[in-house]
Amino acid sequence: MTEQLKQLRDRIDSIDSELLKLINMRAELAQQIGHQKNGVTYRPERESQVLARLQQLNPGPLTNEHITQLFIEIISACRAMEEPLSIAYLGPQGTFSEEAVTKRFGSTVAALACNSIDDVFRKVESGTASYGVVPVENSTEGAVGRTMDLLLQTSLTVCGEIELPVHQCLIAQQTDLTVIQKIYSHPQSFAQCLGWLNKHLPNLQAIARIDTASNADAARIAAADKNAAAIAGRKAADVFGLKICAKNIEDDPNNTTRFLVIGTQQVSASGKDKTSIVTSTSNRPGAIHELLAPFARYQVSMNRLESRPSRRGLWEYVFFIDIEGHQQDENVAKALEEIRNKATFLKILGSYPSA
Ligand SMILES: O=C(O)C(=O)C[C@]1(C(=O)O)C=C[C@@H](O)C=C1
Repeated sequence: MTEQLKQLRDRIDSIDSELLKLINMRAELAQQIGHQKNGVTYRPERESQVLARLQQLNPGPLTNEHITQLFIEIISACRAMEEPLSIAYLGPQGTFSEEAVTKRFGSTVAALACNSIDDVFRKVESGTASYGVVPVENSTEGAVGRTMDLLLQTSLTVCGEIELPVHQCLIAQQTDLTVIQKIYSHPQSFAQCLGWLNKHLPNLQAIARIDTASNADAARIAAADKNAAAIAGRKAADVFGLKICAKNIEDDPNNTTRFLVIGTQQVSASGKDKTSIVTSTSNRPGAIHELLAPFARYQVSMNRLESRPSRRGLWEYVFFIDIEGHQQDENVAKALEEIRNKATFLKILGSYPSA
């Protein structure tokens, strides 16, 4: 070892000793905060403020993404000193939903893989899990109907959102594409990669495309068949010991899935929030225009408007709407009050920090 290398490593060692002390001091403070709280440990609004502040302060050379990832893990460990959280998600292990859990909560949580979106809701409703993470929309494929239907029925609230860039890979036991006779994947993932499959796979006509309940299931099946491949994320390849034949095969490089965090708490304002509601109105000309007019009047921006059959009558719909701002912000509160007076139905799903 050169003298220069030794000196640099000595400096890293002394910085690490400082960091170790400081991180443990931080954990002790979080524990003290934990003792002062009655009830809810997880405070999404505070975590979002902590991360936003660090991003503003960050002098580099580490990117804001690096800093965010590091601090999510630090917060995750500090939070666990206050109370261990369990997070239900759409399993099995290796799905994008699991990645979304880690992206928001870090690694120091118990992640509970569920068989279905219904099961995620049930686990949180019954108190078996502290929170749930469910997919709600994909930038290519649109809304996840089952999540929206369950949001309409549940007593749970929306406590957060997670945006996860979805990068699909073709994975198999080996990287020789000519031996592949079958490809397994979730229908949404097939749809996201159609262009790539058509362009890059030799013998495409002879290859069977088989739908599975999840990408991770597809990877599990491909791990047991040398003539099979799966479309799934990098994580599924790791979990099932498969090789990556091609990466980033999604047709839209900005392909992103949005997930919601569901729980039982009303989240306080962070200063940069969103509110999700479900509403409906009578079926007559101009009714929707009138219903939504208060948003324009009180300068409330609408980020999303999605209709779903109400399941209460033929051709009757409910509208899922995301707006900017917290339900306690004055303009949002006034707009929602007026809408409540006009709507045949209004449910406020929750306010939460914007992703
Ligand atoms: O500020 C708090 O309420 C804390 O408990 C501390 C802390 C953190 O580590 O920064 C941990 C958990 C909460 O979700 C928010 C923040």
